[in-house]
Amino acid sequence: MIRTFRPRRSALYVPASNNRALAKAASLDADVIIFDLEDAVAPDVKEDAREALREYFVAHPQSKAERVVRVNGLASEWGAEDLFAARACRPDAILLPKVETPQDITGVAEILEETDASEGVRLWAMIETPRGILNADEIAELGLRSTARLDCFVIGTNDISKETGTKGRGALMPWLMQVLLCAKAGKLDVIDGVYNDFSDLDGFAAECIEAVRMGFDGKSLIHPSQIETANASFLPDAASVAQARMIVEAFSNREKIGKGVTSLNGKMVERLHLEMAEKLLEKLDIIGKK
Ligand SMILES: CC(C)(COP(=O)(O)OP(=O)(O)OC[C@H]1O[C@@H](n2cnc3c(N)ncnc32)[C@H](O)[C@@H]1OP(=O)(O)O)[C@@H](O)C(=O)NCCC(=O)NCCSC(=O)C[C@H](O)C(=O)O
Ligand SMILES: [Mg+2]
Repeated sequence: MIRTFRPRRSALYVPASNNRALAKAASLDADVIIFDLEDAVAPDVKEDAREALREYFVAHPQSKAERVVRVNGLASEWGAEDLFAARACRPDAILLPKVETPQDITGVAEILEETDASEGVRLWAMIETPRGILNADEIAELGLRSTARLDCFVIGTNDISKETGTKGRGALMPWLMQVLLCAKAGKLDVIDGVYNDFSDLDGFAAECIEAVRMGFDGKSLIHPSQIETANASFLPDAASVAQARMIVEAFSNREKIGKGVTSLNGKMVERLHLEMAEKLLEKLDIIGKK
């Protein structure tokens, strides 16, 4: 599947049952808005939330942010109606919770194939259960098949902690890195979990920096106050941009064109560094045009 880079630095959950939050969503600077029909919506207001979502998409046919609808699992009592409501909204993607097998994705992809209305709608998968983590490699392989529509993994750290009894992010690290590696092998983006204490912006900023170093493409958010920090953290920093420009410059030097390796300020740089530098500058350019 041919993928063009889309910034996914900040992915904000907006409960579809919360009218005030919905009203705010269109004005926020998040790269991704995840309209939630699942855990943030109480059972007795599921239908109201679907209706509010339909109305929202009619009122806002265009969006600067990528728009994703999180549905309840297909096996749940709300799953099928959520999926049809989400499909009718024609979002950029539908986010499936608690994905545990490749069939959880292919089954929904087949339903989307039933109508032209879902052309271009991608699938995102939440990896947030022990079985989902164990099967992440098989699931991520679908990223290499365009018919599966799979485009991105989102980590659900709250559910992982709930299912495993694990306390604190430190203990989750091996699983987070495992899922991240699987995602990359399937050429998928992968978005880190939420930081629940939205009043602690310093702690949130530290977790964003950590997520960048781990290789995540962005962070899941629960509150608008977290957007700016996530966007800044996942933006390539000034030193990396300067270094990338120097690498591109070094390889564009006439004598070095065609060379596999050269030196820059006493350090070896190879063509793979050139590729990384070009990718970083391309990302920066796309984010700048947002
Ligand atoms: C956590 C909250 C319930 C806090 O809400 P509230 O008390 O209303 O916060 P504030 O008063 O500070 O809000 C200020 C204004 O910002 C708007 N707001 C707040 N949150 C959002 C939001 N997420 N999107 C858009 N707008 C938002 C308020 O409406 C106020 O606006 P105004 O009225 O104009 O002043 C709340 O933040 C919230 O509900 N957050 C999302 C929670 C959620 O979606 N949870 C489920 C997803 S997380 C998850 O499931 C992860 C995963 O599955 C896992 O397992 O880990
Ligand atoms: Mg969850």
